[in-house]
Amino acid sequence: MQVRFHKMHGLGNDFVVIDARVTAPVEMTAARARALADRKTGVGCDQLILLEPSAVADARMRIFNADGSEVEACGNATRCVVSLLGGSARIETVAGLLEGRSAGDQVSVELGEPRFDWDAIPLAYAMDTRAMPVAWEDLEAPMAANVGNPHVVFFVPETDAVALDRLGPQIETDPLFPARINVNVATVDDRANIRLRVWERGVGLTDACGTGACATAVSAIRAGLVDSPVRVTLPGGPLTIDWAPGRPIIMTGPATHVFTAETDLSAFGADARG
Ligand SMILES: N[C@H](CCC[C@H](N)C(=O)O)C(=O)O
Repeated sequence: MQVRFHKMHGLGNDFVVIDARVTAPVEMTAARARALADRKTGVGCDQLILLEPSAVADARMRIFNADGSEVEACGNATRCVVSLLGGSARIETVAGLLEGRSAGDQVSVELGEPRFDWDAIPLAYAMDTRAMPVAWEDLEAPMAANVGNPHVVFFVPETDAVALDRLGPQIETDPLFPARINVNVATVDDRANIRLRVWERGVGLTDACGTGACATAVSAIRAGLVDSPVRVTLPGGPLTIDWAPGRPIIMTGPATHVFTAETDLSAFGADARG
């Protein structure tokens, strides 16, 4: 089955976007998503994004990590889809209805309200998500937030000094996190600036993570470490996050379209029908 796809990215966090709203339904399995995301034998991306018709929004957005896991939210991809849909769109996701609009070369997306209760992250047992009594080597006392997807956030003196390639996978798959977890390691430079590196659930180290920037910013605001809006600078560049308790998160940043191409989907993983 020939399908058209768009290669896009948000600060280097890259996506293959298949718009199946006007084509025949596209069967997406974990195996097919993994095959498409593979940077050696597939098209190559951090997440595979599938757009489907929606009864309540301009599109329903499904998100598949490079390991094939389907997940609830993806901030950078949401900005890319808003841009792809003409710069103003309502998008239905597992995590809820998201609104986005472009302004110049930036796209702002409203991501709903964060949740902080241990069982909303989720964690395997009750604990205070403002200073969790856990540690992995010298990464200790993290915070946690669910911004549609689950995040743990470590604030450290120097994020670039952390062996995140080694500690990320250990934390991601720790039994404390029944749904696994995105791992954020952040340094607060001043009340308006945070630097952040992310080990993403189901992907690994990425150039940027929109939901990671949101989870980190709301955790820092909640702890009184920064003001709002705050600039979160990732290896791929900066995002601006605006939030206050009782309000939805607003994330603003770029969305880049690289190219559009076609591929034969039957070359990637078997249909669920085998
Ligand atoms: N790896 C994340 C999904 C993508 C998040 C990131 N790409 C973003 O921009 O939010 C998860 O499993 O929840």
